[in-house]
Amino acid sequence: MTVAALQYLTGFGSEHETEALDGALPKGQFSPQRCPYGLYAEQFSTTAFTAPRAHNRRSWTYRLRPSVVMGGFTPWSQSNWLTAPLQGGHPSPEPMRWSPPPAPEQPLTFIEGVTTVAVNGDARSQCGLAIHLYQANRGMGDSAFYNADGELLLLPEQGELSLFTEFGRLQVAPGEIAVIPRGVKFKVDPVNGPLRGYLAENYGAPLTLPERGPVGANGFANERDFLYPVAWFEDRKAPHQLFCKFAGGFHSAPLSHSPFDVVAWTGNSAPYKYELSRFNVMGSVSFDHPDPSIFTVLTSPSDTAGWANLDFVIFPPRWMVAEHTFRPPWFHRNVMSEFMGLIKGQYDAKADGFLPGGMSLHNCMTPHGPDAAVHAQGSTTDLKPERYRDTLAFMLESRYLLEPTPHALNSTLRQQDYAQCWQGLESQFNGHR
Ligand SMILES: O=C(O)Cc1cc(O)ccc1O
Ligand SMILES: [Fe+2]
Repeated sequence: MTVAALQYLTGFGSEHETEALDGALPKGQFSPQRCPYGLYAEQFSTTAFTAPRAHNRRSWTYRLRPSVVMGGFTPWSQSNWLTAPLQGGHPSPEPMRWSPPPAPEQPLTFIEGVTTVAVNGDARSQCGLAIHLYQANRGMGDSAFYNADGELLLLPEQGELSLFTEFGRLQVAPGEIAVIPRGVKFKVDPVNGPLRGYLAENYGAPLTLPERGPVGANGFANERDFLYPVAWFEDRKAPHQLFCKFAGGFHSAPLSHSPFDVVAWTGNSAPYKYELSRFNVMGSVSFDHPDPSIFTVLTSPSDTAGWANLDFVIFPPRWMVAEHTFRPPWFHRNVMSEFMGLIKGQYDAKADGFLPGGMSLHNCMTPHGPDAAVHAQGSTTDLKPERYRDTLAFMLESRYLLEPTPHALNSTLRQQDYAQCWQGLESQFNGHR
């Protein structure tokens, strides 16, 4: 399927407004006695009404029918998509790494093709996150899905996807990300080939831009580069299926019509996308390897300042110029838990074994760092300015430790010999300075 170039609104968290029909958006008020075109007004809130103004997220939608016009829910199952907390015992502190999954043999929609890798927190308490892989090779037809348990951050690694949402349509390719707020009805269709990627499910506070501190008013991910859909609707009376995940359970309800029936909307809670190459990278122009927090694209804060529920961090193409410095990531142990994936190319801390579509997990206090080959190279290389090209790794970092699912732990894709990559690091102590 080809999709004509889509239009977008620009600006992170702005009070956007858009109408698919002229005059569909009420003027000067949200809830007139009668809305233009006979539409129904429906407010959509993803923060509490009383959340501070700077964090408040809500939109007003003007639609053919209010969302409550639907059949009853019946249980449905998607047994690979798990929700925190798991009933597991004690998670292992081992460093873990997995090879990328092969293409599925059976037909899978996006929702059917989600497999959970690790979770933390508790979805019912709106705390923590889940990390999944997705694979899909067919569209969702006349169905839609919403997730009451959290916001979804899509990181495509293979295949462009067409995202249909109540707020409009977005097209998202590898190298871009999309965020779907908690509760938004959507469907994902492949554009021209199978889909594979990573999915973070954020049970906590909605993702937002990190502070810039002394960097100033510009840089990192700039607000203007976040793209929101324009209103788009279909007036289609045909049986649809609405799936949802609520408190970890899957449910399905019949609809007599398309759920994509929002003719106009205004507000700051809506799906958005972002091209990661727009990230204005900051780095060291003197010496030493800075903390990876300089690469934070989006953050979901916890209730403790600076300790994120979820930080989404990227390692994009950039220049490395630090002098008299060991340039690759250092060896370290961290109270924060680190999950990594690779969209493209090679990651500077690992010479082998960390592949696009693969992943690694270094949990709270688990030692890790460059493998022996990277350490040898980084300690001896001539420190000319060097451009890191064609590379895009990312990290999902959380203050809550990550519990891998039984599926991930027992997967044949798990590299049982991962820790061997550090075993060549012999003592070089020689008694001299
Ligand atoms: O572990 C990793 O590879 C991620 C990472 C990268 C970096 O540049 C510094 C610290 C860090 O945790
Ligand atoms: Fe790390």
